[in-house]
Amino acid sequence: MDANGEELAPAVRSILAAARDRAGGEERLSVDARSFPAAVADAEAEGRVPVIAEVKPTSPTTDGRRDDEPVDLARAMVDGGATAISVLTEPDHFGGTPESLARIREAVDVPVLRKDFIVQESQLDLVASDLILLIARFVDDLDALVTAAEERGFQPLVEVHTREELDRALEAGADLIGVNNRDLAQLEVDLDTFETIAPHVPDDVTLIAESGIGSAADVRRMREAGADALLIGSAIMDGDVTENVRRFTTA
Ligand SMILES: O=P(O)(O)OC[C@@H](O)[C@@H](O)c1c[nH]c2ccccc12
Repeated sequence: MDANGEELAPAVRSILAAARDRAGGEERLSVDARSFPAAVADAEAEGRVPVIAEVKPTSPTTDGRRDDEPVDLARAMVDGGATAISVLTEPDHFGGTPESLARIREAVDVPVLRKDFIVQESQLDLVASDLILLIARFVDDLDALVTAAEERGFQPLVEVHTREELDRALEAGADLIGVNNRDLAQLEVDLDTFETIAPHVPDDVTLIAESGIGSAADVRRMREAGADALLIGSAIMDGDVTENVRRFTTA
């Protein structure tokens, strides 16, 4: 059981057990982050839908894995108009590495999000990124981690799935919030999740719809429900990455 009192999917329990044992960085980082809200505003000004495209070699809900050079994938995503790049750094279940994130961040000039299961402060120091994901469900002291991330210069993106988690994110002072349409207990996706939670998010928060977006119609649906940006992984990783991103940025 987790803090929500709900049984987690076996894959997620295994991810969390691995995350608790994973070492952090040796030294406290100080990052000079590329602004995500500014990147979103630029995309809007140029008539592109703001999309965070995710480099996700595999996942517990994906068949097979994609072993393309991560830097090539990220460049191809930027060519398709991606506003930011998300990079999985979780090694055991998503095929990610901190090194690929570091190389991608060197190679592109858009903001880069580190996607991992951070459960303690020292894990923030593993690799520099512009944005860093904090999953409300898995973090006990969210205020402390949000503050620790901001002190290092990161823009924390706090991920929520319920109203209660949204309230915790707001109390922790998050100004970038992602609503994950995938339930981490069952790993099922339901786009209603975003539609249910979005009306309760204050306007000054940059709001991101995460997971399960597979078509231009899904993009329009999430935008109508109030998404400032979309985080899309599987539907971009499957096939021609540039074409896939373009399909979403022009939706
Ligand atoms: O592949 P999708 O359904 O487009 O989803 C992307 C992203 O939202 C998903 O990878 C994700 C959202 N939150 C996470 C937390 C950890 C790992 C992965 C995730």
